[in-house]
Amino acid sequence: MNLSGKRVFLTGGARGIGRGISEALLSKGAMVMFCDINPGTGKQTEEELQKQYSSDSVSFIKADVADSQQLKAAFEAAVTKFGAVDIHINNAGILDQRIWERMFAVNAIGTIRGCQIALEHMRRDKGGHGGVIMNVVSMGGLGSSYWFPAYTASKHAVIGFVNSWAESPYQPQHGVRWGCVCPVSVDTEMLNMEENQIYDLSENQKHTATHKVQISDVVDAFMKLVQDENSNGALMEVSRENNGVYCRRQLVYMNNVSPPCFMDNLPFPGQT
Ligand SMILES: NC(=O)C1=CN([C@@H]2O[C@H](COP(=O)(O)OP(=O)(O)OC[C@H]3O[C@@H](n4cnc5c(N)ncnc54)[C@H](O)[C@@H]3O)[C@@H](O)[C@H]2O)C=CC1
Ligand SMILES: CCCCCC(=O)/C=C/C=C\C/C=C\C/C=C\CCCC(=O)O
Repeated sequence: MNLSGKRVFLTGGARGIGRGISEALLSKGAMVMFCDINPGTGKQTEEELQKQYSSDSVSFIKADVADSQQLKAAFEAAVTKFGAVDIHINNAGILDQRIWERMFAVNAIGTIRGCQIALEHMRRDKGGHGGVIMNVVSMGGLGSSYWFPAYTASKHAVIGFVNSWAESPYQPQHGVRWGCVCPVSVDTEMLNMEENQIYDLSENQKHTATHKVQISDVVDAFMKLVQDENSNGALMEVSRENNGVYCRRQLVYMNNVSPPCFMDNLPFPGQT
C-alpha cells in the first residue's frame, strides 16, 4: 500500500508509540489527525510535527476514547477535514490495575468503539471506500501476565473482536483489512509506574529492564503490516525474542485471511 496521500485518524497520538506511528506515516506522505485526552501534550506535539511536515498534513483534536460522543466527533472531524479516512489506528491505552474498570473503558471499549465507527465509515457495501483498521494491542493480549490480569483481559478483548471481523465471510465485500501489533514492554512513559499500579512492581521493573523494546521497533512492525496489502487479521508480536527482531504470526486461517507466515524466516518461540 502506497501511503502517500492516505488519510489517517489515530488515537492517543500526543506521545509514545502513537506519536512514533504518526511521524512514520507523515514521513511517507500520509495526512494524520490524532486525538488525545491530554490537550497540553497534544497541542505541543501538533506544533512540533507541523513544523517538521506541514500545517495541512497533521492536526490534533482533544478527545477521550472512553467517551463515545467525543470519539465519534473526533473521527467525524477527520472525515470533514480530509473527505474520508483510509486508515484508522486505535492506539490509546492505559495500564493501572487500581482503576481497572476505567482501564477496560479505554483499552477495550474505546478500541472496539473506534473499530465500529471506522468500519461503518469504510465499508464498501455501505457506500464507503474500504480501508485499514490497525490496533496497538500488547503481547499481553496473546497470553497471560500475573502482573496485570485486567490489563491483559482488556487486550484479549480487542484481539477477539478484531479477528472475528477479519475472518468474516463478508470481509471482501467490506473491503476493510485488519491488523494488530502486539509489543512486549516498550520504552515509553507507560513504564513509569507507581506502587500498586501493577502487582509486584519491583520484580517487574527488573524484568522489563532486560526485555523492553524501543518505540522504533514497534513503528517498524506497524509500517510493515499497514503497507502489506495481503495482510488481514495479522497479530504481529514485537519482542526481543529471536535476538531482538520481531516475528509475525497469524492466528486466523479462514478464507480471505492471510496465511500464517514468519517474518525473516525466524521460528516463533516454541516452534522449530
Ligand atoms: N509501553 C508499553 O510497554 C506497551 C504499550 N502498549 C500499548 O501501546 C499503546 C500506547 O502506549 P504507550 O505509547 O506506551 O503509552 P503512553 O502513555 O506513552 O501514551 C499513551 C497516549 O494515550 C493517551 N491516552 C490515554 N488515555 C486516553 C484516552 N482515554 N483517550 C485518548 N487518549 C488517551 C495518553 O494521553 C498518551 O498520550 C497503549 O494501548 C498500550 O497499552 C502495548 C505494549 C507495551
Ligand atoms: C507479556 C506481557 C507484555 C505486556 C506489555 C504491555 O502491554 C505493557 C507493559 C508494561 C510494563 C512492563 C511489564 C511487563 C513486561 C515485561 C516483560 C515481559 C517479558 C516476556 C518475555 O519476553 O518473556
